[in-house]
Amino acid sequence: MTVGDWSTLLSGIIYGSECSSMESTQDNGNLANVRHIILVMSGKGGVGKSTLSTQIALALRHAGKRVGILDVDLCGPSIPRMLNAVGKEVHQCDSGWVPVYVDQEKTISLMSIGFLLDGQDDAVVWRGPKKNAMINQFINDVAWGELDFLIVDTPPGTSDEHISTVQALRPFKPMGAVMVTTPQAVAVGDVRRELTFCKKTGLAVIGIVENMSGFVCPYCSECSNIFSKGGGEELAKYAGVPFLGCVPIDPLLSKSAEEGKDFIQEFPNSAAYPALTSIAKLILEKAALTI
Ligand SMILES: Nc1ncnc2c1ncn2[C@@H]1O[C@H](COP(=O)(O)OP(=O)(O)OP(=O)(O)O)[C@@H](O)[C@H]1O
Ligand code: SF4
Repeated sequence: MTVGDWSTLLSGIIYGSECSSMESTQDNGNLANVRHIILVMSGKGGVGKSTLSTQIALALRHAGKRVGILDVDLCGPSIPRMLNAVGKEVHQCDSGWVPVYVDQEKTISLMSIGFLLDGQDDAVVWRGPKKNAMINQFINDVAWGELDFLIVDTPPGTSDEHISTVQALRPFKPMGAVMVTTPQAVAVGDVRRELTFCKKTGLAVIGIVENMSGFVCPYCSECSNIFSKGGGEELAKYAGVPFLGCVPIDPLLSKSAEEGKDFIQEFPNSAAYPALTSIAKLILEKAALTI
C-alpha cells in the first residue's frame, strides 16, 4: 500500500513542500539518518509508557540531541496531547509523511495516528492486517530527516502491533527496549512476559524503569510507597538487565502531560525530574557505547 492510498483513507494529511531539508537517502530509506532507535514497552497498560517516552525525548532534546517520537499506540495515541500538538497537521512530500515539529527550533518531531484522525473522539477499529500495514507505513514512510534518537512508544502487551513494529525495525538495528513497570506484582508479572517477548524476537533490553514508585510529599519530602516499592529493581536483577531508576508519582508530571507542558524545562526542582534526567543520561551513555 502506498502513501497515497493511506492519505485518501485517512484525512488530515496535507500535501506540501515542507520537507526540502529532510530528503532521505534514497538507497537506505527514511530511517537512514536516524542513529538510535529505542522502543518504550510494557506488558501492562497505564503504567506511564507515553509519559516516559515524552519525557525521555524532552530530556534528550534538552541535552542537545535531535529527537523524533513515533507513537504506534494506534488505539490510544496520547503523545500529541502530552506535547501540545493536538490538531497539528501531517504534510506529505516526495519521500513520505513529514512529521509534526513540536518546537520552533524543529529539534523534536512526532508522528502519531492522532494526527490522521478526523477528530479526537474518533476510534481506530481495525483488525491486525490493517494495523500492521499502518505500522509499516509509519516506520518506512515518515521522512524523519537527521535524528540522534527515535523513541517508539508502543501499546501495552505483546500483540500484532509489537510483532509488526519489531519486524519492521529489525533492518535498522534498534538499540533496544526500555521496559516500564509500576511496583506492584501484577505489573511486574506483565513486564516479565514482555521480557520473554524481547528474548524471542531478539530485541535487546536497555533496562527497566519503575514508574509511580512512591509519592514524595511536596510539603515535607517524605516518600510514601503507595504501590509498594522495589518490584522493578528486583525484576531487573532476576532478568539480568540494567535497572534505569525509579520515577516517583509527581502531580506536576501528570499536570504537564495533561496540559502539554515541557516538564523537563519547567519543573527542574520537582520530585520526578532527577529520575527522568538520570534515565536520559544512562541512555546517552549506552548510546555512546553503541555508536
Ligand atoms: N510518575 C508519574 N507521576 C504522576 N502521574 C503519572 C506518572 N506516570 C504516568 N502518570 C500519569 O498516568 C497516566 C497514564 O500514563 P500514560 O498514558 O503515560 O501510560 P501508558 O502506559 O502510556 O498508557 P497506555 O497503556 O494507555 O498507553 C497519565 O495520566 C499520566 O499523566
Ligand atoms: S507526608 Fe508529611 S507533610 Fe505530607 S501529608 Fe504526610 S505528614 Fe503531611
